[in-house]
Amino acid sequence: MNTALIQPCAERTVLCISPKLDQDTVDALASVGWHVVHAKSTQQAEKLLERGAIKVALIELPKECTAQVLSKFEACIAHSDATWIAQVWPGQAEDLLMRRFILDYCFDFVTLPCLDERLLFALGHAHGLSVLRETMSSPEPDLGRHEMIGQSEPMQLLYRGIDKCARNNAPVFIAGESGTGKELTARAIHNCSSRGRKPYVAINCAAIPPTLLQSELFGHERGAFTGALQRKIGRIEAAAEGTLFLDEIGDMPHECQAVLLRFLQEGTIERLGGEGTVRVDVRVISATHVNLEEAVAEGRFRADLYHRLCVLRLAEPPLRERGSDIKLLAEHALAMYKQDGPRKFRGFSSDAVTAMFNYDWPGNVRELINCVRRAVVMAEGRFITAADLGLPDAPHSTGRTLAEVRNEAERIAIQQALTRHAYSLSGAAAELGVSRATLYRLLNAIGLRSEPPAMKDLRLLDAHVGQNAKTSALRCTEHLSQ
Ligand SMILES: Nc1ncnc2c1ncn2[C@@H]1O[C@H](COP(=O)(O)OP(=O)(O)OP(=O)(O)O)[C@@H](O)[C@H]1O
Repeated sequence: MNTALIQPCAERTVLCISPKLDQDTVDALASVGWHVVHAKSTQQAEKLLERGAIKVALIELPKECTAQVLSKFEACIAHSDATWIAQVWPGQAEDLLMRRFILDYCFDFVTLPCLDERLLFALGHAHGLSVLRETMSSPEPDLGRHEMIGQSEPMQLLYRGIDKCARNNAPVFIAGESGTGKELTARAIHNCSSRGRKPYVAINCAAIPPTLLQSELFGHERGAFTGALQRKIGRIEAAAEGTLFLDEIGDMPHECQAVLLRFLQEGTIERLGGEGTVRVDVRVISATHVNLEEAVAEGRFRADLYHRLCVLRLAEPPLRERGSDIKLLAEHALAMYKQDGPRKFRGFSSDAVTAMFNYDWPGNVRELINCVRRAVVMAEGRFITAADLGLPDAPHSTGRTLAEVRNEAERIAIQQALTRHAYSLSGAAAELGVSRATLYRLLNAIGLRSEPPAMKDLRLLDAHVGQNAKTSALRCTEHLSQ
């Protein structure tokens, strides 16, 4: 069949990869509305698939199908968005390599010769699935803002904070655990501010040796120190009219803190070995993952510098508090790195999603992205599993039935009423709005004692009903047994 004569159309086109296509198959498929496009080789198939209109493809596995042939098919499938159906010869599906290929790359398989309802059903189903997948994967308009992914409430709060900070010129301090996106936030503030077209200069105060940090920030004149062969402009001057992002400010050495404070107060710098001062207009954004208030309290960070830097303050939410953003970010990471993997991934298995939601993510977004990136390389199936991500199994559900919750609430209410009434059955029953007999029956049913606990039990009791229980029990004068 001449592929050039049959143009793929957007609707119900099936690509058949086989050495030879019989006319009966073409006619039968055409009679139920399928356009058939034929490719004799994977190269021809790839060209047809590039046009993008083909949603379903039928691949005939040769009778003598080697691992090399299969890997050519795999490469072809991995670069297409079509849904694939394999046509196998009797007995072929028993072969381990074939089985793996079918399971990993195909939606379904049919055994040759096959021109019956089974094939039509599989094709129809595959087409429906492709359409469904297309609508699901169409780009979502608002996965986040400011080039950040996240729709959760804490992220919305952050976006609003970025907008407000961008409209102002005061120094901003960004607090947050490592890997939460502080650098992205700093960039977003700069980009949205009136300084957006001016330089944005970032410096990681923890990554530069303390002895060099000052000259790195303020620059130096020629001959300022041994090795200073020529004048060097510092990062502050480099950021003139723009924004300077001081990352890991909590690790800035004390002597450098003093010079930075002077710059923030006066708006001027002095290059090392220089004679005069230079006025520089720079907006400062700083961030750190350490607790800066604690550092101030412990004398590791100057309080006056802290107040200069923290005029405006944003808090980066930890990933574990971002709810379903975890899945959005994982999908974003998969989209970024899926080309690195040997196969075309369909997404995350449900156990992977559960494990992601149950994990604490101490390294936050950075850890999540790295985790997905590693899984893309190591995964062996078409879905990334919790094991591929290297995440611990989700803990078994600790959910309780409604009856259990109700019983527990009842037990606590009765225990508290008893202690409030110094173990007077009449008093507790009156407070709870039940008869004395009913309360007695309830006590038996839930296994509560009808007398004050012994001293040794008081500590246990505290855990349930608080300190009141202890004092009331000690004051007890009227026993239930009376
Ligand atoms: N909301 C987000 N959407 C997409 N990518 C994100 C998001 N938050 C963070 N990232 C990515 O996570 C990684 C870490 O982000 P970033 O360097 O901004 O974190 P950080 O808080 O500054 O970390 P550190 O405290 O270690 O310097 C980067 O690759 C960044 O692109």
